[in-house]
Amino acid sequence: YTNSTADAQRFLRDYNSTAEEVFFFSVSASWNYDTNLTDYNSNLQVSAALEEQAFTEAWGKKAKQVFSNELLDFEDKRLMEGIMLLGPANLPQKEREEYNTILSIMERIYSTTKVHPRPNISWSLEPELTDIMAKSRSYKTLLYVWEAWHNDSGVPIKEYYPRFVELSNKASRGDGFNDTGAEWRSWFESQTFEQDIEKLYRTIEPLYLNLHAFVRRKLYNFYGPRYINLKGPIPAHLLGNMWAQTWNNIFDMMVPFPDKPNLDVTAEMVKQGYNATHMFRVAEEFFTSLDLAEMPEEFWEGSMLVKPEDREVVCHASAWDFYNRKDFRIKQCTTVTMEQFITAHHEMGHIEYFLQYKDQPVGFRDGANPGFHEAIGDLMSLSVSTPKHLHKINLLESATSDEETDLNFLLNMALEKIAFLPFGYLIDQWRWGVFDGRTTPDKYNSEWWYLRTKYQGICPPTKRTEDQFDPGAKFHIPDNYPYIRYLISCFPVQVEWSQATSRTHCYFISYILQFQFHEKLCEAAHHTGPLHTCDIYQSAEAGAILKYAQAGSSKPWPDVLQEAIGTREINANSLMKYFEPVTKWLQEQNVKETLGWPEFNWVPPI
Ligand SMILES: C[C@H](NC(=O)O)C(=O)O
Ligand SMILES: [Zn+2]
Repeated sequence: YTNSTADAQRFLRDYNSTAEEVFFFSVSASWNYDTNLTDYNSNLQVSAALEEQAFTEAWGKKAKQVFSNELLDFEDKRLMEGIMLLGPANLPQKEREEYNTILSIMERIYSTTKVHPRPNISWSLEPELTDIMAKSRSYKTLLYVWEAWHNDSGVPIKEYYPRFVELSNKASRGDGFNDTGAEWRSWFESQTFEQDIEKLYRTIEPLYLNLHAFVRRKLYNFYGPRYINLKGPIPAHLLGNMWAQTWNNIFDMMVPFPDKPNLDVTAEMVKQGYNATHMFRVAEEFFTSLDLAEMPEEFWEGSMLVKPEDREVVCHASAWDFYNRKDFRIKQCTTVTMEQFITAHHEMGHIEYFLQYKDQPVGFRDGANPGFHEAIGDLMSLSVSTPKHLHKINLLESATSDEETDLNFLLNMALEKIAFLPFGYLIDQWRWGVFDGRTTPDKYNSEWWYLRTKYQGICPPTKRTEDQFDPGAKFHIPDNYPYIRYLISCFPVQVEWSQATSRTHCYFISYILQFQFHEKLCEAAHHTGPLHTCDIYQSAEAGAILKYAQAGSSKPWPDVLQEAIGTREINANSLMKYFEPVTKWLQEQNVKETLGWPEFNWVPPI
């Protein structure tokens, strides 16, 4: 190759066809390991990762030697820049092996951890512990399960994390970043990323504080003054979820109008004999009703939709692109619940996105922006969980949309979507601090709980020390999967007509874009009435807009946005508008409440 445009384009084509094979091989090895956690498969996965890194190194170095980017157009330049990033391939061979091995070990510890309440009983995170955290209302049982999981999964991972951070930072520095946190933030292409997020978070904080105060009062009424301090943080194990990240599982303790139809259709799904495959078939029909693609045959043949009996697997739900334009799969330890039904739509949203951009160059087979990939699936849940939709698919008796039923529905959505915001925000804040050295290993746990109390207004139900490692008890930390994407995305918005300078604005994409997108899709679906009663099911016009959005990362975000929803600007109004009825109602309920947790350091009696 010589430094000419023609050669650069030939190089990109050659890279692409080789990359498809190499990525297919390493994704397949990861799939085999994640669906059968044995030493044998771990070794194969680690060596496949080494293969991929050797490939990345060879082509990345060649690209850096030969090409200078001014020869290329916008798209080819983006592709070439991506190829020049070596990541772990910046590490010498020994350290590369160490890096891949540590990742494999941390993932295996997390996914095979079991809790033994009695000698011959063993509970996994999914389904046993997840079900108990969702359904038990016994303070002590929840405390046992919470503490056992956090100790048994987090502590063994602790010893690996400092070395992992060291190697990860060294790899990032090889690509010119100060540390891995800086590398992850660079994907959002924003000069003022952290300030933007902080500012955004402040816009929705009042909504969160009202929800938090209302929930705390309800938990106080049930668990009593011994365990709930009306001016303090809420004990983390009482919110229906192992990480207190979504609170919809305790909706039944909060229902504003209990005599209205029950919006949790889990019982009806069980009664109608739903199983995992049927849940995914119903999800598929939702997407095909929008004129989006049906799942290819390979999806049904290759996916793992239920937890196998005979082997250890990574249960955390995920969607997989095998980079051969043919194999796309979901791995989910599905149980028959409404929450899992929504998750099935979330994961299938990823598959729809993969299918949409499968013929793009490999370097563009990613969300136009990390956040958007997550938003698609969540976007669907706004329609799927409406009483109207559940009625249409015969899971809900009546679809009476009266004010009280709507309020029940909106509170349920707030327990899922609003409760999540501070959690989505704090995980990578903790990790950025770890990667840039501010949070040293001797402060891992205290910094984690400081952020958990500061943003979520929760506290550990038992004393936590630096002997434990509670961040390790959340999948995305041992799995090294960035998290802020569930919350944020940023777009370069031209502030000067001259194209030359462009500031970038950041938004709560999975929440704000989701609602603004929802508004647009509902318009296209000729919906009338309040936004929260809209269901885009069976609207091909709405589906057409979604197709625009899934242009992959080939086009700059604002263009994709402009085409899809007709604006480059995103604002928090859609989200606030969507929740307005329940925000007002919560404010009325909270007239005598203390908003926030001024008794910041309070913890419940042990
Ligand atoms: C929100 C995030 N979703 C996912 O991992 O798919 C989680 O489950 O923590
Ligand atoms: Zn996802």
